[in-house]
Amino acid sequence: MIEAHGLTKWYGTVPAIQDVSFEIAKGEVVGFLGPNGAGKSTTIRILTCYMPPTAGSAKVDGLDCLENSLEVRRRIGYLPENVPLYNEMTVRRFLSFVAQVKGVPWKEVAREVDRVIDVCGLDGVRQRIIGNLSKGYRQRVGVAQALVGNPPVLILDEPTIGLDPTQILEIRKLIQDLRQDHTVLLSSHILPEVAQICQRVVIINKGRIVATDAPQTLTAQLQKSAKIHLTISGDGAGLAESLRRLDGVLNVVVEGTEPSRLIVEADRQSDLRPALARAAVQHGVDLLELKTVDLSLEEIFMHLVTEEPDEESAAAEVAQKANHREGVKS
Ligand SMILES: Nc1ncnc2c1ncn2[C@@H]1O[C@H](COP(=O)(O)OP(=O)(O)OP(=O)(O)O)[C@@H](O)[C@H]1O
Repeated sequence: MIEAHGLTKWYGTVPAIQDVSFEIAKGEVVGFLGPNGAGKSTTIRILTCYMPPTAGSAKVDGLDCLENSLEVRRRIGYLPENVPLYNEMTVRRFLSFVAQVKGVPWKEVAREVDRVIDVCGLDGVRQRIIGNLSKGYRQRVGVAQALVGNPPVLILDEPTIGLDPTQILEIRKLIQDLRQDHTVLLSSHILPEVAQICQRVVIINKGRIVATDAPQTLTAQLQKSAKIHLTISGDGAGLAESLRRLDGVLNVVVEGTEPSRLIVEADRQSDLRPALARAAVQHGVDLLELKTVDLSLEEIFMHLVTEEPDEESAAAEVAQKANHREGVKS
């Protein structure tokens, strides 16, 4: 439904994104994740036809963003980071206005406005002036304007930024409900949010895609060893000694004494949990808990965005910048 192929954008001599490629299938909810300045907004601006790429191409529903810009825009509901609302209008008036601008047939405007008001839980504030609404409700109005016309694709740029915790939960719930009928690309730098809402993440750092996968798959790829936590009553030093002698155990760290937690690092080839449980029983300790601990999305993210580039790619980047400068001069 969304295809980005080799997207590159230079702002003067600044390479905002380079060779960005990813695809999003119909009905997927994908998180677009990256630290500040990584290139999320730039990519989104290209996908929403706000500006052209310097190189590469983007398609939405099979339509090229440059050649069929109007048709592409009809298929996208866009919630920008700073939602453009008319503060002096009522919610209902504003959404009717958006429906007209989006070309909803005149006779269907009222029904369409009622539909999005209902989906976004705006019924109680439909006659309120937008400027007097709380930030959470203003954000809902932002989502509602994106939904007007029922576009198949929703692109939401930092939809929960600046909201309080209750409002964040409400907007997340709203997005989760929308995924039944829409393909959603959600940009965020809030990791738990992406982990909760999205089936897949595209991670961008310094203008380049560094990973595209389900959070669980990324964990498996990046986690070279398995981590297993055992909680036992009493001191864990003796048991730790026994565990260290087991085949496949790479390291054991003991935390606390009563109860103790043993953090076992093991190779990923085999599931060591049964052997660890048996060892605990043979050692005569009470095993209170035994669980495998995966990397959190936050750990994956930090791993990906803090990795030093290898010398070859760093050199290639310097050369590319130099070439571009030459190109700008000539
Ligand atoms: N109009 C512009 N002129 C020059 N440089 C720009 C412009 N817009 C963005 N940049 C630069 O391009 C890079 C990518 O910016 P972009 O806004 O796409 O990142 P982002 O991931 O959306 O960041 P944030 O989360 O902070 O909004 C940054 O280095 C930024 O400073």
